[in-house]
Amino acid sequence: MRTIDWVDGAVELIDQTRLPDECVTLRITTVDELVDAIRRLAVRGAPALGVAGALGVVLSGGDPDAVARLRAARPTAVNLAWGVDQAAAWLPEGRAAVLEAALRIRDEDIAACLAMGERGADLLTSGALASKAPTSGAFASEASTSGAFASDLPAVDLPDLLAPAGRGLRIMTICNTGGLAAVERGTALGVAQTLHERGLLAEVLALETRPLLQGARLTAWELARMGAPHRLVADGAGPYLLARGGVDAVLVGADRIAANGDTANKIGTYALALGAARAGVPFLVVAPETTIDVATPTGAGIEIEDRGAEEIVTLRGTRLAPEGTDAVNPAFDVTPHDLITAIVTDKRVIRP
Ligand SMILES: CSC[C@H]1O[C@H](OP(=O)(O)O)[C@H](O)[C@@H]1O
Repeated sequence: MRTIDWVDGAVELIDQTRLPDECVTLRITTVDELVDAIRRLAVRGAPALGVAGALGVVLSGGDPDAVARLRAARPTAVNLAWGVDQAAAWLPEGRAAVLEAALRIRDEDIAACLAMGERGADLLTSGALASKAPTSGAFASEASTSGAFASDLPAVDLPDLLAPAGRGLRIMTICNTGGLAAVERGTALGVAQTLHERGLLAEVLALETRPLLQGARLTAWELARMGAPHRLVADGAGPYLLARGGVDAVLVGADRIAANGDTANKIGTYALALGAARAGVPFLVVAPETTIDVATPTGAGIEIEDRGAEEIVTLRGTRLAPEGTDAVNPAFDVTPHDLITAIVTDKRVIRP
């Protein structure tokens, strides 16, 4: 199953606003239909947006205004503009060349996500991520397997934590970073999928991810299809569950990684990173190299999409707050690089 693809002269994509109730494929033939799909998150996730942007240039027929509308459909994920630019560079060579470039980007994403899954799973089970002995104290009642990633403390390699219990890894994640955020397999959830396929996944704790509930609607749907053990978590419970112990690593995606490693991701990621740092749990960002934006020096330079009050004061059309209640709705936040244990890409592991 592919989240987005080029089929018989049109873009076909799963309408993610309809999941988990129904899996509906949209057939998109114009740039404005695609812009609408991007803006309402029918197609979403940085890698998927990169492919959507590239395929959208094919639909544009070279109309510069259409290309500009496509490129600006959502500001934070660098992949959208990157995909548009990569495909648009071939416009002087004609439509066939643009389509070839877009399909290359699609295929490269498929390969990149496979590589990230392997690299991330290897990192988590190779002992390369050392963690200090479980802390004592009120929140360590549960046999905490967490521990700060630190090279200067007596380290207990992760496999040692696995061996005695003979159990897999317990992973926490936010938003949706599975195949629905890419083409076939995902990024952070792709690592969990690889761990599951290797028999090394004990559980995924997925944050529901208000306001659009990518975790509750999409990640739970994907994990159920994988047959992977998982439970849903209210967003606010994430940091507490990390403090209580029992989470081996936090895996998140990225929409834009600045040159210094500061990372923009779904709103709530920063709070999770703070909780992970406090609890001494490794916090990994998993993203393709195409999400690294060397032109943006630090996270301060990343534009954070504000999606307006409606998504906060209503839930799938039902009003939650009293009429007239306003809301603040940043769709992303920025995690400073010093809270990130490692960035796993399709080509390398970066310790920011
Ligand atoms: C691997 S997708 C990266 C990123 O995209 C998601 O945002 P959205 O659902 O608004 O497109 C989320 O931040 C994921 O972590």
